Amino acid sequence: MTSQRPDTARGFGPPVVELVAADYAYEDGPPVLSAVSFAIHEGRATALLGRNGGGKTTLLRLLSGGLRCAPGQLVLEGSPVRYDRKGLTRLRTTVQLVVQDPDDQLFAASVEQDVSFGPMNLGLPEEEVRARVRDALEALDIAGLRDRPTHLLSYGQRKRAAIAGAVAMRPRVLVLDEPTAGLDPHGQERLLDVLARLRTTGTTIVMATHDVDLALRWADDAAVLTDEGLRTGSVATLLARQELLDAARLRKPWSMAVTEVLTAGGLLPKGAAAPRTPEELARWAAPGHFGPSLAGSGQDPGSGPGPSPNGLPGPAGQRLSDLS
Ligand SMILES: Nc1ncnc2c1ncn2[C@@H]1O[C@H](COP(=O)(O)OP(=O)(O)OP(=O)(O)O)[C@@H](O)[C@H]1O
Repeated sequence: MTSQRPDTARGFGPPVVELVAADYAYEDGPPVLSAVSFAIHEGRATALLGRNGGGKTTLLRLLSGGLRCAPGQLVLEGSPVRYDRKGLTRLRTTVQLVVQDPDDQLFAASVEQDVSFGPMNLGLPEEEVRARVRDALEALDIAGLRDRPTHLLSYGQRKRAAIAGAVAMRPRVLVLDEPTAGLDPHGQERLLDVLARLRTTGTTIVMATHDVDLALRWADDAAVLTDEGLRTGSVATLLARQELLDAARLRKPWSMAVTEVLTAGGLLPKGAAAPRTPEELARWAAPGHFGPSLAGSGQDPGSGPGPSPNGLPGPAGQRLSDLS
């Protein structure tokens, strides 16, 4: 697997953290990643996508220092990471990984003890630790669970407690391995709200996910792992590339698929961008956004083919509701 140099031509500043030409193989195993480069830029939300067993978790562990690439380099704020105590502490105060299974992360008796572990380990004053724990629990909406034994939490609550532990480290980059997996729809929405709030405070977020709809909705950038390497770019651009989706065993986001059908049917102008969020969909379908066609032209749908009354190609008078 090889990778292009990350796209630095998109006007971003230097990456906060960057893997450069990284190889990784587990002991006695085949190569999982070969010459993969992955740059994380300040303030961006990046979705990491790829097939099961494709190497996403491995890549996130390399990025956060839990694994060490060989050959290759992990570069933090312009300097190669040193894998000694001082170097790893510096890395972990900047980049925090939350693993997929919260039971692999939580180990203390209570939520408060678990969330305070990282800041205490940094040797911070008690008052600072307390403030960080309070802020992290509030950010994750679990202040009410502060004294709860971690083994009595629900799966969704354990996920939140695990993320709170990472947030309490106040990292610039939060790396989440499939954070929405196993959450019910309400839990997923709550988590996305939490991530949106974290982004407003300047946190850069990388999320591995199999959910292409979530990726299109949430991310600015995508990084797609295939056997050919890692492709990076804007999420809307990469998820529109069918050959890349096929190589990564992904499907097209539903809104892109619907947009393609509507465009092919002449109901949308060529090149219309797919809506990425429910709010965008509502604006997109409102009268006048693309001309009147999506909301209906007011013309009798049975009036047959003819010049489109709204200036768009396609059968006159056809409505979005006609497609169902
Ligand atoms: N600790 C390990 N020891 C040996 N091989 C491992 C280990 N962890 C992962 N692998 C192997 O490395 C490859 C990549 O695994 P990885 O977990 O990084 O993929 P992934 O993209 O995160 O998969 P998924 O989407 O299923 O979570 C797989 O073939 C896996 O079996």
